[in-house]
Order: sequence, then structure tokens, then C-alpha cells
Amino acid sequence: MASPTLISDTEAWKDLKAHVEEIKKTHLRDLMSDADRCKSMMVEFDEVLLDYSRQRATLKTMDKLFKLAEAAHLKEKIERMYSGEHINITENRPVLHVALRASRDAVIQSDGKNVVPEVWKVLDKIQEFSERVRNGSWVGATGKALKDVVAIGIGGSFLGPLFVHTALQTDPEAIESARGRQLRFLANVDPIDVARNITGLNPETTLVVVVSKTFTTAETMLNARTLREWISAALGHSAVAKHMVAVSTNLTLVEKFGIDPNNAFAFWDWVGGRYSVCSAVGVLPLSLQYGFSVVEKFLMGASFIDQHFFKAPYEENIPVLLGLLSIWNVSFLGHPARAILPYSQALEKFAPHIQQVSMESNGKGVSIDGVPLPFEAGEIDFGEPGTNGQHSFYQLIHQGRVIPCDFIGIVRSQQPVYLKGEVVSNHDELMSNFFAQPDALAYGKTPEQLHKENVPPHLIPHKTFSGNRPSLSLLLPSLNAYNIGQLLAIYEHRIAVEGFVWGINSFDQWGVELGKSLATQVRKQLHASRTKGEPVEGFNFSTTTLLTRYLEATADIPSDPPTLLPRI
Ligand SMILES: O=P(O)(O)OC[C@H]1O[C@](O)(CO)[C@@H](O)[C@@H]1O
Repeated sequence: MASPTLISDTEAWKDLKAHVEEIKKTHLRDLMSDADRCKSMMVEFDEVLLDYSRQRATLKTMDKLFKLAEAAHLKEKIERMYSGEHINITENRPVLHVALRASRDAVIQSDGKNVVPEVWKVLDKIQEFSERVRNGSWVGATGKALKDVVAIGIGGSFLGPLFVHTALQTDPEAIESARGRQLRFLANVDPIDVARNITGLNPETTLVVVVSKTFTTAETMLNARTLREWISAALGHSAVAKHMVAVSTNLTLVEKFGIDPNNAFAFWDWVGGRYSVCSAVGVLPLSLQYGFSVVEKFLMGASFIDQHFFKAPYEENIPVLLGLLSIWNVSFLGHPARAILPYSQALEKFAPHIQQVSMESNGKGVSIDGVPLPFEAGEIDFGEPGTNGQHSFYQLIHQGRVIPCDFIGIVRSQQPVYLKGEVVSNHDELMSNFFAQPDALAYGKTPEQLHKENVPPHLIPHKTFSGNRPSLSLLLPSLNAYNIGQLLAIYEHRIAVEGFVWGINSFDQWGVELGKSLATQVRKQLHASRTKGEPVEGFNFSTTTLLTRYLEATADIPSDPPTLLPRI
């Protein structure tokens, strides 16, 4: 008999569905008192410790989840990814971001060719170029060293590099290597983002890196033309060659834009945008800021997790465990969201990055074969660093909706502070919360406990915490470039596991196209109305009314205004 198309048709899925009733009878208060269970729910690799004992799961649940992984052919799918098969079937592409951080002597084939030498050719070029910029042998048009970098890009060409940059900014080694330099990111097509990014910068000492896989993304290209104008207006058109470089898979369009192809850094269509931070997309801007040697450590951290993900058995495999637990929470326990809660301000851009990796990858409605899913795939990701989040949305997590939480803690702070006479150090204070919150969620507080504490009866319902709210904890030894690479790869692979088991294509993103084409129609209308006074036509009543209001209220804007750049 042919294997079923949908994972939800398998016995393993049905078995888990039935198992939910059993789990509903348990409470984390009781599950947590089983020391053997808790012990077996702790896994360590390369000093990263995962504790998933506060998941609403028993050893039996885990066993059933491993069976689900078998039914989904998870191992084979991982192997097919690593061996360069075209697993992104709707775009007919391999998915090989693991090759971006493979060691120089590794062999990873794509279409019969080892891609690792090409990867290292670009990495070597980045190292050489970034050293020249950093040591002042590559100078701007007026002979001044380029100490500031603006990286223009959006989505995957922005969020990953921003996350890593933000995390490195307070790392002692990275601080030393970045002294006197600035890295900024221009993503939004909103002119306010242009204004914010060029404020305080001198074109003479600024290098602009245009990052776009396709080199056609409307926002990025308009921002690139805007900064090209900013440079030319100050230094003349010929300055562009010294002040603008590019990262893209489309080197023809890079050249058309006016950037010397020698100053372009390639990557390949087997790198998905949201999985591209380890390509030149992230490595170039980060190497310009921190030097290649720091960035190489980041790549190594990711690479080590890649090997673990490929080799470790399911029970010891951190990304596999995380992925399976997500599926358990979303598809079986019915919790569609996940809170990403790093107890480190340096990780403040981690949740925004994972939002894209996860939601663009797994927010799908059909299986990889195009069959509508009878279950909802994908997770709603959001998050903020602790303890800030505690004073914002944790109320809902404690007493409102059930949101499985990822608590991410760091053993050694990048920036320790000790104050004489304080009870604990500042980092210990932070970590006290990291250790306390998962138990507050798991155990809650019963009316009986409140009664014993003499809480007035009318307040008891308000002060009761049901508990039984799942979370997991990831403890990293520190937060240097290597650890940041580990964290990135753990989440990238976790998301792949979810997609592989749900049986969807996690590597395309057709869902972003419709909005883009409708924006093209609006853009044409705005141009026609502003330049030829044409009435708004071809839209529904709502859009026509809004567009007309917008045009009427800005009728004073000349139809062909002179170039105007922000003046703040
Ligand atoms: O790097 P590009 O081609 O400019 O694309 C930017 C982003 O746009 C998307 O295609 C859609 O948001 C992302 O997948 C991608 O990361």
C-alpha cells in the first residue's frame, strides 16, 4: 500500500491524538515530582543544556513523538537536505545553508558538485575585503577610511544579521574589534528609516552594503537608490564605486545598478533568504564591523550544531527534541503560539529573527504535495527579553492563555556587574527570574494555598494560578560569537524538523507574493493620479475611498518634485 500523503493519516499521529486525553489528566506539579522523568528530559550537547521537563509530556509521550518522527521519515528528510537534494520542490532548489558554515575540507554536493570550495572562495574574499576596509587600505572617494557601514536589506537580508550584530555588540572580544566603527541596518522603505540611518553619518566615511538575494525587492532597491543619491549628491557619482558594494545571487542586476561586480559578494539560490545569515548576507557586514575572525567563530558554533543535528539519535538531538515538542504543543495540545524569552538583553533581536524563520517557513496551508492540511501548521512566535517581558505580557501567560515558553538563559554574562553590599550580582538577579518563571508557570498557586495565606476570599479567584503551563529552558554557557552560532542553528533546525514532520515545504514563501503584486497596482495608480490627475479606478469601495482621501490630502505635493533627502 502506498504510504499516506498526510502525516495526520498515520497511526503514529492518531495514537498521539488519543494520548492527549491521558496527558490532560496530569498536572506538571505531579510530573515534576518524578525525578527519573525529569532526569531523562535533560539533554546536553557542547555545553548547551536543554531541560524540557516542564513540558506536558511523559516518557510515553516522547516515545510516541519519536514514532511520529519515524512515520514522517524525519531522518531521511534530514539526510536528503544535507545531501543537496532539491527538497524545496516548488522552487526546484536544494536547501543547503549548512554548507555555509561547513569546514573548508568538508564535501557537500549539490547537483553533482561540491559547493564548499565556492563557499570558502566568497568567505576568503570577504575576509580580504573587510580587512582592507578595516585597516584603511580601502578608502572612500576623498581618501578617508570607511569606518561606518549601512547594510540595506529586508526580511532574511536583514533580520538575521541584525540579531547577530545586536548580540555581539556587548561581547568583550567583539567590542574590542569594533572600536571606532558603526554598523547600521536600513530595512524599511519608510523614509523615516532612511532619516534615522543617515543621521550623524558622513558619506565620506560610510560604506553602503546593498543586501538582496534577488536584487529586485522593491523596498531594498528604493533604499539603495536613495543612499546612492545621498552619496552622489555629496561626493559625485564616481564615488559610488568606492562607497557601495553588494551581496546577491543576481550579479547581473548588481552590475546594472552601477556596482562593480568585483565588489559584489555572491551567494546561491540554494540558500533561502531567512537562512542566509551565514552567507555573505551576514558575514560581510558583520566582518566589516567585528573582523572576520569573530564571525568565523559564529560560523563554527552553527557548524557544530549542524553535525549534532545530523548525527545524534532523536533522544539526544536538541533540534529534533525541540521540533517534536513544538508539534506536540501546536497540533495535539492546541497551543498555536510560542513565546521566545531570552534572559539576555543582547538577544533582543532573536525573537524578531525567529519570527521570520519560523512563520515564513511553516506558515503553510498545504502539504508539500499540495494537499490542503486538515490541521493547522506553523507557530505564532513572539518574544521579548526577560525581565522586560515579565512587566508586559507575562500576565496573559500566567493567568490567561496557555503559551508554551522557551526560556533562554546564559551562565556567564557578557557584561557582569557587581555592587558591593547587594544581595546578588546584577546577572544573578536576572537569572533568579529565569529560574523562577518556569516553576511559576508549571506549579501555579492553588486556592488552598491562598486560603492558608489568609488571602480574603473575594480575591482568591484573582490570585489563583492554574499552573500546568508548559515551558522549556535552554542554558548556554556564555554568549560569545560561537554560542550565538549555536543558538541560531538550533532554532533553524528545530523549525525544519517541524516542517518535515508536518509534511510541508518549509523552504518556499509564496504567501508573501500577493501583497507585493497588489502594491504594484497601487503604486501605478499613485503615479498616474499624481502626474496626470487620473481618478482612482479598479479598486473596491474601501480602497478607493482611502486612496482618494490620501491623494486629496496631499494634493499640494508637486507632480515631479526635485530630489529631497531627509534633513534631520
Ligand atoms: O533578499 P531579497 O531578495 O531582497 O528578499 C528579502 C526578503 O523578501 C522575502 O522574499 C519575502 O519577505 C523574504 O523571504 C526575503 O528574505
